[in-house]
Amino acid sequence: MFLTVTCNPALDWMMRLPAFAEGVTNRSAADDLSYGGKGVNVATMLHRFGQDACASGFIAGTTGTALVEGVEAAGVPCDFVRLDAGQTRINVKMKRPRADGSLEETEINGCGPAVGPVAIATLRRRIERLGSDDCLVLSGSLAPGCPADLYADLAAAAAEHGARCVVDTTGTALTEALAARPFLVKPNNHELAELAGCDAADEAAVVAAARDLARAGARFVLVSCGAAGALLVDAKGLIARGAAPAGALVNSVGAGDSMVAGFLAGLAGASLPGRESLCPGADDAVYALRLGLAAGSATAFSPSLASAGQVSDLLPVTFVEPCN
Ligand SMILES: O=P(O)(O)OC[C@@]1(O)O[C@H](CO)[C@@H](O)[C@@H]1O
Repeated sequence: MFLTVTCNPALDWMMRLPAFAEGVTNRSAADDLSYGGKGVNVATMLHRFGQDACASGFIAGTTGTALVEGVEAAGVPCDFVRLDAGQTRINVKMKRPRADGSLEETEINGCGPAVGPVAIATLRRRIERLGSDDCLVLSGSLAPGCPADLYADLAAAAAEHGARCVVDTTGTALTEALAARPFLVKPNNHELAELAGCDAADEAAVVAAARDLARAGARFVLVSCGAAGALLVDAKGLIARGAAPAGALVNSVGAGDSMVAGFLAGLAGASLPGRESLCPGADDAVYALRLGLAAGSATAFSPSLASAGQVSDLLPVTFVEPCN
């Protein structure tokens, strides 16, 4: 079973604006609600790939209730810890066409409710129930009140019980979690460049920075590079390079989370149509990268998280080049 933890989940309120100006009332042309936060998105996509996934983390107030109802209505079981005060945040995602026809995306993410030690201890006890068949996915920013080493601590608790752990976060929350030897971390090329002080467009430097994360404890480092695709790196270096299929960006929210879910589902053996003919005898990690790339791109080309069918449709035009 995959247990995803989102410390600060969100109702994602998507607005399409014909135009936007500061300091005046702007009106949207269309709105849509999604149930988000990175781990929630990962659990939703894993469920679409037929995997056993449960969404956990912290919720609060009526927005928290709405989030759980929405996620469960989509068929994803939830096991959130309810906070005594506050409201689960609402993140506003604004999309507006630029003069050249491309899409401008602006996000305003709320700060979210404060999480105290009692709630953290409750979550930790749930993680201590995981076993060697399970995988813990820790995704997204930490909520107010969470210690910077929370992911490191939860990852260590999972490891003590034999569960695999995936960490998708940034900064010190990511580097501290490496001590628990996570199975996978998924920085993007810009986050890696910031950590290493290099240029995000310099593939060799990004691979070296990713290899350093692997040498510091991560089994695999999956580097998402936006429209340029993704790189899969381990302690020896570049394993495979994948090119994202061509398509028009409709929504980048959840694209990275879809990539994580596709990669994990690929390794777990999710067989979308065409696996055998596309990757005869392919190494599992290479197929997983391909499924991850197709999933990330399918979400980027759809108004919200992609369906398994949309991911399947992109697999034949998603190319991965093994590098060792
Ligand atoms: O504020 P965080 O935790 O960094 O990111 C939260 C968020 O932007 O990430 C998801 C997309 O990856 C959205 O569903 C959500 O609103």
